[in-house]
Amino acid sequence: MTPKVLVITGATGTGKTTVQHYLAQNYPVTRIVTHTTRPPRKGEVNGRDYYFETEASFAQKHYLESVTYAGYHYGSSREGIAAGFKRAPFPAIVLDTKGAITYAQTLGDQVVVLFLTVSDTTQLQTRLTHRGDNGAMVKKRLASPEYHRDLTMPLALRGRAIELNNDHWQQTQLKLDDLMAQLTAD
Ligand SMILES: Nc1ncnc2c1ncn2[C@@H]1O[C@H](COP(=O)(O)OP(=O)(O)OP(=O)(O)O)[C@@H](O)[C@H]1O
Ligand SMILES: Nc1nc2c(ncn2[C@@H]2O[C@H](COP(=O)(O)O)[C@@H](O)[C@H]2O)c(=O)[nH]1
Repeated sequence: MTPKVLVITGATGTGKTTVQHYLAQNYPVTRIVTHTTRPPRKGEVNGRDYYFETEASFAQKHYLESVTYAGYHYGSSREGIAAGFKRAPFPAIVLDTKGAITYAQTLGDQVVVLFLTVSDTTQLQTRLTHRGDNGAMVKKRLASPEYHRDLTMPLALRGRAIELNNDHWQQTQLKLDDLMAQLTAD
């Protein structure tokens, strides 16, 4: 078994966090928690879902990469990845596509990138609303350039990322099971 960082990327609502949780519950996968200045959603817990930061505390950290997404800052650290590798052979991190490109370029073949899609993008708004997101936040997010950018696999990830359609959760689980069978056999 060759340890790898699992980078899960794609547009908002495609199911990145759902995939990360499924993998962590069923495989030797550990979740990497990243940092953000976004306010917590209902039910989100500091240190479990994110390290929730102020603008000032965010700026004090050292990041492998950091981005602005729909008006908030997000960042991940080398220390987080190193700590993840100590816990399990497959640390999994959820990133926007800009972060995913940085990981693929910086960590090379230590990284497996999953790019999630849905066939009908109107479903994304429905999913965010069902998740309980604040209506104004959903509107702002769907109007953001980052949302539109992340709907399509970036050129830099083509031929590099594994595209995974997540229209149907049962089918997605089977595809993830196949992927993990391959990764744990390597
Ligand atoms: N295949 C699916 N069918 C229907 N709903 C799904 C499916 N996969 C995930 N969901 C639901 O869609 C919502 C968004 O999923 P999730 O939070 O995993 O997305 P995400 O890509 O991490 O979003 P974001 O980038 O906004 O954080 C959740 O309520 C989740 O339960
Ligand atoms: N490049 C990075 N992207 C990150 C990081 N942590 C989360 N994300 C991505 O941001 C958007 C918005 O996340 P949300 O939780 O507010 O819905 C989403 O695409 C995440 O994948 C990070 O450290 N770096």
